[in-house]
Amino acid sequence: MIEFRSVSKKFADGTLAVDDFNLVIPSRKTTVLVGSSGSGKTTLLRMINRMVDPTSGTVEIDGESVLDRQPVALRRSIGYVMQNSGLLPHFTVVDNVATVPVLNGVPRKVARQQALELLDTVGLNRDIANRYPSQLSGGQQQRVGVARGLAANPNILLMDEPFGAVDPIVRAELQQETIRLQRDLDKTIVFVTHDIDEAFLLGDQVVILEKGAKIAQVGSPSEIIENPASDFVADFIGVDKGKRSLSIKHTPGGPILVDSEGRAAGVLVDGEPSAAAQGERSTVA
Ligand SMILES: Nc1ncnc2c1ncn2[C@@H]1O[C@H](COP(=O)(O)OP(=O)(O)OP(=O)(O)O)[C@@H](O)[C@H]1O
Repeated sequence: MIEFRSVSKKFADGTLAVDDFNLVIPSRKTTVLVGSSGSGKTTLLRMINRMVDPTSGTVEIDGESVLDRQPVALRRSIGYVMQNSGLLPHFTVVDNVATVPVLNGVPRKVARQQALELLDTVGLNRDIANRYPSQLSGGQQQRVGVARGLAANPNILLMDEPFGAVDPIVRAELQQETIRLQRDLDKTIVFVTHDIDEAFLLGDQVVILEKGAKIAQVGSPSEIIENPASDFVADFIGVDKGKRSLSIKHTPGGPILVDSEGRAAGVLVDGEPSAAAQGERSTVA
């Protein structure tokens, strides 16, 4: 469990990025911090691994303040995946993934073998192991970034807009991969995005932030969609624009769900499916 207790961060130029922030992040779940640019998401994430220290308040991991931990050792024990992958350009893929374990004292040969296994874990072919990052697609680079984040087998994985720079199709693949990884590896994931759809897709717990990291609402996706806490939240998640309203359209093939634009969103499972639809039930996409 990660806990923020009355955490504030004022930068040297006077910017109050985080103002008295309190949050419990449960273990082995995905918590998504979502908010517009400048709301303080990255600052919050970086306070977990001491890339940024708070001006006041504490961040605790399993009851121990991170301020009592040595920053470099702490950073190496927590996975970190950032936008544009953050790979070292002059290192091959396998060496990029093996870097942190080697720094932690794992023999290079062992670390490289584990790195190859991690390429399998994130759905990459081992053929790319000896390529340099510039020889990979954006999606492959991000997968290598995830493999690198997992390399020290951390309990906690911090992901800062990791899929912000890839095209929508690759992004959707990487999102599904993240859901699979979380299911298989059981990590505590803290994920930053400005995309509410990504937040609802990935988050067990979603934290909607306003400027100064003020919490507008925290809850599961369904709690937030069913009961937005304020006009700000309703606007942010698109309720007021009808973006999330689905309705039933009766067709000769049976009832289907359509979105506010009239696009098919899926088949209603517990509705009143016709004989034609009964053979081919599916959930809403
Ligand atoms: N090192 C710094 N010095 C001064 N101000 C900073 C520093 N880092 C961040 N800030 C400011 O703190 C506020 C929060 O920044 P932060 O990067 O945490 O927001 P964010 O929600 O992650 O934004 P984005 O989505 O654009 O990355 C912003 O106003 C930003 O300009």
